[in-house]
Amino acid sequence: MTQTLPTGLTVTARVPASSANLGPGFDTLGIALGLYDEITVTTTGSGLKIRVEGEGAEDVPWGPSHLVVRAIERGLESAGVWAEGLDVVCRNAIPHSRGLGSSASAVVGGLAAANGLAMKLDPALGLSPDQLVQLSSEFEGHPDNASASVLGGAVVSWSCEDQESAGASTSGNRYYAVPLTVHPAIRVIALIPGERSSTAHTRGLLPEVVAHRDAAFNVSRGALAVVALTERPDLLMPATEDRLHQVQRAPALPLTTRWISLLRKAGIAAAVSGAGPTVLALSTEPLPDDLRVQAEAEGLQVLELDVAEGVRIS
Ligand SMILES: Nc1ncnc2c1ncn2[C@@H]1O[C@H](COP(=O)(O)OP(=O)(O)OP(=O)(O)O)[C@@H](O)[C@H]1O
Ligand SMILES: N[C@@H](CCO)C(=O)O
Repeated sequence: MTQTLPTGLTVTARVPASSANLGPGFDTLGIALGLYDEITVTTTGSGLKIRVEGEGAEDVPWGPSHLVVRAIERGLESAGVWAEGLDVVCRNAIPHSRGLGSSASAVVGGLAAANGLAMKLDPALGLSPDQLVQLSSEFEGHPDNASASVLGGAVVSWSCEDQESAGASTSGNRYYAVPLTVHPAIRVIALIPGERSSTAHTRGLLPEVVAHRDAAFNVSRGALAVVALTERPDLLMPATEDRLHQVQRAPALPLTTRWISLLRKAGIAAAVSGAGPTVLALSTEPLPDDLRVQAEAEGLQVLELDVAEGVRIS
């Protein structure tokens, strides 16, 4: 039976950005980044009021089709609760359509906020992190981003289409993720272009079929990436090589591709962040000043970011 939430309950979800793929781990590896959106939700007597500040304030819809609102509604429904009205305030710092997982963060934040409201009514209604990984991944479609924003740190995510072998009771994909503890010496630097790039567009550039040797190349680099991220940062250069998506997306991402090549020539492990256009650099050293100055002169915003914890509710 659906329970109605009382009016006047408030929660805030603080949800990190994420970078997917990390080079070879297409649709698999992700890392949570210390750049946050904050979503505050209050239950009211009727209607929907939404306010957006910061990133996307000019262009996301301020109504029921807003991604965060849809995620809140999904989260309330999953918890078996309902609110007569909602007041939603989004304070966004994660740039949209830059390969920093903004859409996954919006979904994870909305689901976590709904979960927080349900737990205020009855702590037993709370969803586990694994359930949040499932709900956010099936809603948004990118488990590499979504599970990083749920669990924090770096993650290995995977999905299973065969419900019977997964032992699942519901239809559709089952999503799973495990967190990795990132080696403390690893620094994460994002070089963020001003232009947007749509994930749907750059996914459309990927071929249906890849050569066996390229698949084998990525299997080795993807496995190595887990070792490099957790124990052997000295292996980050080979561990971030890829043949499955970056070269195919390069025509749509010329600035990104040039910067990855420039950084790698300087010995810095760099890859396309998610579907681009942000460049993700992983290093044990700070970005050299000359490269930072050149990047900024070319219109890239350079951010050194912490590896973040997963979404938090207060
Ligand atoms: N905080 C938000 N609130 C509402 N809508 C959002 C929010 N963040 C993202 N979106 C929606 O998602 C779109 C961006 O999704 P897209 O998948 O193209 O990029 P991304 O998630 O930023 O990057 P990537 O998936 O490559 O890491 C935005 O144009 C907007 O419609
Ligand atoms: N793995 C996805 C991430 C999108 O954020 C892609 O590269 O398309």
